[in-house]
Amino acid sequence: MGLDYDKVKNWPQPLVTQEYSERDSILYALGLGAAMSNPPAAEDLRYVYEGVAGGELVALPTMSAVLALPHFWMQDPEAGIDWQKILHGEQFLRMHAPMPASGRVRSQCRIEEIYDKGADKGAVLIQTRDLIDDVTGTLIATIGASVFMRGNGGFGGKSEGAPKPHTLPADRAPDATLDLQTRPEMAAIYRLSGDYNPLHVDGVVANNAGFPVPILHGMATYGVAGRAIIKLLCAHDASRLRVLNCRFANPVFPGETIRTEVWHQGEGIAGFRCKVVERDLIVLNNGYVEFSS
Ligand SMILES: CCCCCCC[C@@H](O)CC(=O)SCCNC(=O)CCNC(=O)[C@H](O)C(C)(C)COP(=O)(O)OP(=O)(O)OC[C@H]1O[C@@H](n2cnc3c(N)ncnc32)[C@H](O)[C@@H]1OP(=O)(O)O
Repeated sequence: MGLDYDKVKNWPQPLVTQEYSERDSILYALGLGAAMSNPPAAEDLRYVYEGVAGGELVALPTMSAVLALPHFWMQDPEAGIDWQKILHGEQFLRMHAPMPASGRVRSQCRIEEIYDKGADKGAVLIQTRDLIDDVTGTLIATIGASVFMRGNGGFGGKSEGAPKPHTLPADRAPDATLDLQTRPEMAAIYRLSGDYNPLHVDGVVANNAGFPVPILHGMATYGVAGRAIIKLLCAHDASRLRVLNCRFANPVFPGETIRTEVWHQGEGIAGFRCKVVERDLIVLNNGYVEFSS
């Protein structure tokens, strides 16, 4: 299917405002497998328990990427997007301020560009948005994503110019690794944070999309990676995470173990990737992290 570049590039994007509570922040963390032991590990308790001793509930920074999202406009037949074939290609996040555990936020998407990777590959749409605290006006995060539209390549657009994937060291083993288990019901919990795509819960829809069972949301895998990075590089302090970018390489099935591997690449800079241990398969690649000390 071709693509009407001007129509999609200029698709009207609404200003979205969302109120959220501590309960939403806890649900988001549970959807990423925080608190999978009884009692929850001390460093995870702050994400799931509002009464945590000596502190207050902390929202995971990656939650900024799921708040104040517009309605899934790519499903609109007028857009001419073969939406059943789209995949989340990349995620970019820059935190400007700690994520409040409750509040009201606003955001408006910008379609930055659409690249044509050819009729046999697809089109890559890059979008960006700022997440702003609607009460104080504070800029919390800048969030970007690339959407890989497998059915819309060959529309005659430019191929070059998309952000280059970060290069990981090929000549040395990772400096640190961490395995985090996911649970079979994790996608069913994660979807309550706002992505209701049936692909992640309905076996028939998953079969029709070519998968044996429902897959984990790409953004849930990303959130698990974020948890691992905060443990490995930020001494469990979520407010130290500044940037978390990566490419989605393969889907994860709920229940699998996600191994995050990190390489130090400078002061406050690291590269990372994630593998599914059971299938020895890279699921997130070209990861790039900035963190403060
Ligand atoms: C916020 C809005 C989100 C909206 C999404 C909503 C849907 C969600 O609900 C559903 C999901 O969550 S899907 C789950 C998460 N995503 C995935 O699992 C995708 C996994 N990746 C793939 O399948 C392939 O990498 C694939 C198919 C992406 C690419 O593989 P190939 O076709 O083999 O591509 P390749 O030949 O390697 O490269 C062709 C050109 O594309 C660029 N590229 C490759 N992988 C990319 C990726 N992941 N993201 C962006 N660009 C990518 C390459 O650089 C190459 O370009 P160039 O020729 O210029 O170098």
